[in-house]
This record gives sequence, C-alpha cells and structure tokens, in this order.
Amino acid sequence: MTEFRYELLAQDGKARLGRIHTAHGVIDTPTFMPVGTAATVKGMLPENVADTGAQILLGNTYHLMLRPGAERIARLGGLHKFMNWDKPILTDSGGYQVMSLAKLRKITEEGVTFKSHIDGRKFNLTPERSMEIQHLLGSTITMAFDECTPFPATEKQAAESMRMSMRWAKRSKDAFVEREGYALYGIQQGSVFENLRRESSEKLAELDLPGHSVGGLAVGEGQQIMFDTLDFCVDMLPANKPRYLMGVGKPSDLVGAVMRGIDQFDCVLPTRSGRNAQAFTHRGTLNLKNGRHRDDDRPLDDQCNCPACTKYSRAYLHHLIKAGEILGAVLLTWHNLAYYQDLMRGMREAIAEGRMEAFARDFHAGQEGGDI
Ligand SMILES: CNc1nc2cc(C(N)=O)ccc2[nH]1
Repeated sequence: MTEFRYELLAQDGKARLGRIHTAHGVIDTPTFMPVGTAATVKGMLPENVADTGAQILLGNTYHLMLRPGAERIARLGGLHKFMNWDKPILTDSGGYQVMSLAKLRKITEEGVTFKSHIDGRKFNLTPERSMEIQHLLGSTITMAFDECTPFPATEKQAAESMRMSMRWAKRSKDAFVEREGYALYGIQQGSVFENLRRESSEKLAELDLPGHSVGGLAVGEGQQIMFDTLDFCVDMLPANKPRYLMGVGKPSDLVGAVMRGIDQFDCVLPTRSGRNAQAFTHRGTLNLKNGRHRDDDRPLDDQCNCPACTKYSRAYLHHLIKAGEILGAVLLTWHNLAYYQDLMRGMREAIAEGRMEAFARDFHAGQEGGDI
C-alpha cells in the first residue's frame, strides 16, 4: 500500500512544484480538481476528464448525502466504482454547501440541521456524520467539517466562527477513520484577519494533519483582498504538506495563488461557464452566444488540442449554442477543463525551470491581447 505523502520537488519564489502520493495514485501539483458534484463532472465521461490531464476530482458531500445517499453508494462499492473514476477523489465536508443551498438551517455547537433543497427532508450534519459520510464514499482526501466564515465579518464574528471550526476540526480528526494512503485535511479560517489566521493555523498544527486548505476565501471579497490575505496566511501552514485553496478560481486567480504558495484548487467555473457558452482561451475569455462568431471558421483556441479546438470551428460551436444542442455544452466544458489543465501544466513546467515570473507576465499579456 502507498502512504499518503507530499514531495516538494522545486520552488520558484513562493510557487511550489510537488507531488502528492495517495492510495489512488499520484497528483502533480500545482493541480486543478474538476468538480464532480453529483458523482459526475457534468457532461463529461470520466475517461475524457482524465484525458485533459486531471488527476483528482472533487465530490460534494452535501449533494451525495441527499441523493443517492452515502450508505447506498457504499453498498454499491464506493464513489470511485460508482462513477468509474479510479484516481484520487477529494470530498468536501458538506458545511459550505449546507450554508449556500439548504433550507431552514440551524447551526449549534453540535453541528447543522437543515432541510434538503431537493425534497425538504430533514438532515443533520456534524463533524462525526461528515467523517462517516466521506468514509462511506471512500474519499481519498476528506475535508474537516467547518464553517466557512461569511464575508464581510467583524473580527469578533470571524473569531467566534473560526474557533468553532477549530473545535469541529478536533472532532473531525477524532472521528476520522485512518487508512494508509488516505488523508484528512484541516481548514484554516480567520477571514482577512492575520491574527485569527495565525490562531487557526496554530490550532490546526496541534492536530498534525497531512494537508490543509485555506478556507473562507472566494466568498465575495474580490481578487485583491484574496491575494492580500494569501500573502500572509499561506506561509502559516506547514511547508512540507499540501496547501489547498477552496473554490478558486478564474485563471488569473490560479496564477496569483500559485505564486503565493498554493498547491491545489477546485472551482465550478470551467464546467459551469462551459455550459453557459463561456470559453477560457490563451487569449482571454469569449462567449459563443455572440453573433460575431457565426461565420468564424477559426478554432476556438489555436494553442489547445482538445476536440472542440481541433475538430470544430467557432461558427459550429456558436451554432450548437444558439440551437441549444447538448454537444455545445459538452464541447465547451471539455475545452475549459483542457484549458485549465494546460494552465496548471504550464505553471508546473515554469516552476521546474525557475521562470514562473515570466510565465505570469506572458499569461497576463495573452489575456489582454485582444482580437480573440
Ligand atoms: C467558491 N468559493 C468557495 N469558498 C469556499 C470556502 C470553503 C470553506 N470551507 O471555507 C469551502 C468551499 C468554498 N468555495
């Protein structure tokens, strides 16, 4: 069996090239994790997600506990078998989505009670139940049960929220079933307050966990405040363990966060915007709904080798979108995932060669290049 471990392979400024070894395979970092909310990356066959270069997916505890249910997935062999993905899966704890999706939520020290946004059934989510659900799913990387502190928050509100999350982190660790090659990550909170981020990091250090995430960001604070917070909070986490920034982000977020020491990312943007006709390219983003594409026989992105870019024209993609054809959403999702993986691979190569600053400059120049 493989023990869970992080290898730091190279550093360029704060940017890190690394490798995470898990029971389900290796993850080259910095890495982007496509979101597979309801046991599927929407519109994609798992083999095609793997072909884009993705080495790990994110699964959502909240959605899967409501439908089809964690016990049912366990009876059917676990989430990897259920969705035909044999590489690593990181599952979130459910806490964030309960707050953003569920109805009639009630938070106490014990945990959260809520009603399903699907059928109104009542549920209870505690650190212990979240660990049980993620274990039933067979998650490679389990996230501690926490509260994502809303933004903005006063220092007092952020302190109270963070301290509850740190108590829940201890309960999560106590309930987590240790398995070789599997890991529990702690989540740093503290909003934008340096002292609270430090207190959170010190509390997490006592638990000696194999990885950590920076929580409480990408919650409406904007890119500059996110970067300003990362400037001090990432270094508070152990350098010999992976650092995951939750819910991030658009391409320029990824470049800026890698340069501040982040190793793992997840975001619905490439898949959700692909279904909404938005394409990320090396020369900026464009929306295929726009009529200017109707006669354009150029490829979407001449630096991309995904099927959308090598087999079809912008005019065809525009036609599919205007006609509401499923293939339009499939091809743009496929492209956006391929673009995100190309971006991560480019950053890994740049860090390995000590040219991350130049990579970032070229990235921004390309994005503002115009005439896409
Ligand atoms: C999309 N933004 C985002 N921020 C997040 C924060 C957390 C968190 N646990 O603090 C989890 C998921 C998140 N997604």
